[in-house]
Amino acid sequence: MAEAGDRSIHTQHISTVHNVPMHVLIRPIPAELEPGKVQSLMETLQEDPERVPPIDVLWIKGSQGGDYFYSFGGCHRFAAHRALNRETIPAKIIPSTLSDLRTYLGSSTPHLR
Ligand SMILES: Nc1ncnc2c1ncn2[C@@H]1O[C@H](COP(=O)(O)OP(=O)(O)OP(=O)(O)O)[C@@H](O)[C@H]1O
Repeated sequence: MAEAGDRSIHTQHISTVHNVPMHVLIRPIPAELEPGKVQSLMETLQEDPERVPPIDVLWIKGSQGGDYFYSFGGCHRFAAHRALNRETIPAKIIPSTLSDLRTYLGSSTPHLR
């Protein structure tokens, strides 16, 4: 999936990679997956994990202080980690706002608390 146009500018300044628990990630857009690519990524993750870059995760603060972690791209990497039963996935955490989220979800953007 394509990343938002300005994302690469943001991630350039984020070098820390976090091992984010899979279960905290919110993925509102269903992935269209190529099974062969997922399989290939699973093999790379087992044999040479350094070749698989971290996914980008949007960190959004709710109006009452809640923390929400949204993931849009990285569909095949996410699927490969899930298929390997990994509890965490390496990710760059990008501090983001509700209006950033709105660029993905439009009028479906929830009222995060
Ligand atoms: N075996 C592999 N197959 C595909 N990509 C691999 C593999 N090993 C390492 N990579 C790297 O993993 C990343 C995969 O990113 P890519 O954009 O292709 O898929 P994705 O972001 O996981 O899924 P999508 O683009 O569908 O959301 C690339 O940086 C690629 O170089």
